[in-house]
Amino acid sequence: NVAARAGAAVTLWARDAALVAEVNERRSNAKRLPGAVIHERVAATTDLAAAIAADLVLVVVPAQALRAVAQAAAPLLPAGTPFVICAKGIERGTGRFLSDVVVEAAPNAVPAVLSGPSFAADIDKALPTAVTVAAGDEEVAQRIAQTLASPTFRLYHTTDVRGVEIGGATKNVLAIAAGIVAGRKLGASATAAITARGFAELSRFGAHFGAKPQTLMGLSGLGDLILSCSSLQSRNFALGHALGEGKGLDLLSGKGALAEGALTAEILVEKAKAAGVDMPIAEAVDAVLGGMIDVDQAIVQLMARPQKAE
Ligand SMILES: NC(=O)C1=CN([C@@H]2O[C@H](COP(=O)(O)OP(=O)(O)OC[C@H]3O[C@@H](n4cnc5c(N)ncnc54)[C@H](O)[C@@H]3O)[C@@H](O)[C@H]2O)C=CC1
Ligand SMILES: O=C(CO)COP(=O)(O)O
Repeated sequence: NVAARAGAAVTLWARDAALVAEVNERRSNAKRLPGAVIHERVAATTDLAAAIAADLVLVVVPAQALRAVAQAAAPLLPAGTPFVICAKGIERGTGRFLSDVVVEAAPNAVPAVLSGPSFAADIDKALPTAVTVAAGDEEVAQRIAQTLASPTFRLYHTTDVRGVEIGGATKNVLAIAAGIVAGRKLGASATAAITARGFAELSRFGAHFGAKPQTLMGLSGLGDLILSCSSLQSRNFALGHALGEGKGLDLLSGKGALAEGALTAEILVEKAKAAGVDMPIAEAVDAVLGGMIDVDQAIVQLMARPQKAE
């Protein structure tokens, strides 16, 4: 809908023929975005080749599905087509950042990343926001920004692909921590404290992997972190909130809404440890999700850490 509002003719690929029919005939996707009206310039298809034959490809699948989709797209993709990653996560098993997954799985693609504070439901209602698009070549990033821009969707561009993808992947894990704090009713001061210390972790991790500070402090880092650490609209925050209220780990059964942070926490912590980057909040989230400690133990552990300089 964002691209169509900006004037593009959009081909939407889906695997499910019934969903394709729903989009084309009823202009809806009731399961994923109830109430949304699919723009008339969007045509759905089950034919991946038809969707890939485009000037720009937006890849909006969960992070853990990116490799499979990029591999399927690769033989169909004209060389040099921008392949815009909209997922937020780190690949489990390999520990690869998502742009590196695309480089490996679709070497003919030009990887780009679109990220920033943007709840799908808000964007669908044409509520205004601003996000960041990154590509290694500034001209490519600028072109993507121009293609997607509309009066309610403002894009900033950058060449800092790593910075943008790290912000999105990391904020999801930290949003679970903020959700736990809110669900446990620890107060607004604690929410602000965990968000700020979470940002310190995101910044340390990003800096180690070459992200630019201004990217981490921008829309795709701090901007998205603030959004996801402050709203029950965030599925990651909502998961943490439920855990904070005392609900059990069966929430992680995979049947609920996608919470990318739950899938990224372990590999994020593994990468941070291997790199010598201190990320106590992310570690606490991973330990709670893994059932190693409970929410109250996590809070006690975080508060009892040795005092240090800010
Ligand atoms: N929903 C939101 O507000 C935002 C979501 N994102 C990111 O976008 C990514 C996707 O999230 P949502 O669209 O919200 O999730 P969703 O769960 O609503 O939809 C994911 C879609 O991907 C499809 N899918 C799953 N595995 C697939 C595969 N192997 N091949 C093809 N299709 C597959 C599913 O059938 C589903 O239609 C996530 O990484 C999320 O962090 C980013 C910004 C905002
Ligand atoms: O990334 C998002 C908003 O920018 C969506 O957040 P959740 O995946 O936590 O719902």
